[in-house]
Amino acid sequence: MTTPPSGTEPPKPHPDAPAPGSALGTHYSGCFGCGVDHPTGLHISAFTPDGLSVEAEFVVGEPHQGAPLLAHGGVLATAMDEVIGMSVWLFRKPYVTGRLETDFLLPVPVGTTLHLRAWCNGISGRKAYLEAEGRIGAPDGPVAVRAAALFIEVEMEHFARHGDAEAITAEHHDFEVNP
Ligand SMILES: CCCCCCCCCCCCCC(=O)SCCNC(=O)CCNC(=O)[C@H](O)C(C)(C)COP(=O)(O)OP(=O)(O)OC[C@H]1O[C@@H](n2cnc3c(N)ncnc32)[C@H](O)[C@@H]1OP(=O)(O)O
Repeated sequence: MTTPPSGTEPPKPHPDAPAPGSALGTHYSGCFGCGVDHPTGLHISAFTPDGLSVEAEFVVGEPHQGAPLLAHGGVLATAMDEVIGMSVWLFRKPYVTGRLETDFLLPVPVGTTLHLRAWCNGISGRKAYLEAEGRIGAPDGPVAVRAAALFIEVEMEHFARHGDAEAITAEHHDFEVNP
């Protein structure tokens, strides 16, 4: 379900994608993954090297523990979800996670900088097929976590109907959630 149907082409950069090397910022200041105002969130900051994929760092802290001094697996899955969500946003359409598969290959100690990368293998209709990995200590360090995901395109209205339309428009002046 996370593998693109045969014949699906890899995506090309969107004309409005950020320039290669651009920082991506946060999509919402209260987001647990990337929000700058979240007190115990992951504070993931990311950039795109090519307008198609995302690279990011996540420093595992004490609020992210499961076993003592080891990262919680659900928190690591959240980091994967976040960078994948950032990468699919490069295509300038709103998507939500439909399915997220994770493989945990190594324990990740508190204090580790996890180097994250996410990319898209193909888009077919409303479905985007994506992957991510998290490497310990360096961009070419050992892989601790792998993820594969199916994201589903939604209307902006999805976030207004199920969430907080005022908060969205306050932070996204370029969107009309109820046109
Ligand atoms: C804040 C604003 C700004 C910006 C945006 C940036 C956000 C960044 C966020 C970053 C945060 C990180 C990101 C987050 O954490 S996003 C938050 C976590 N995710 C959600 O909350 C999503 C909850 N689910 C839904 O809302 C609906 O179920 C969706 C919208 C996904 C589909 O319901 P909808 O009624 O619309 O469509 P459909 O049911 O006809 O399905 C359509 C097609 O998709 C297929 N399918 C569906 N689900 C699955 C599945 N699990 N496995 C396999 N396939 C699945 C389905 O079979 C069908 O295929 P086909 O029959 O056509 O072949």
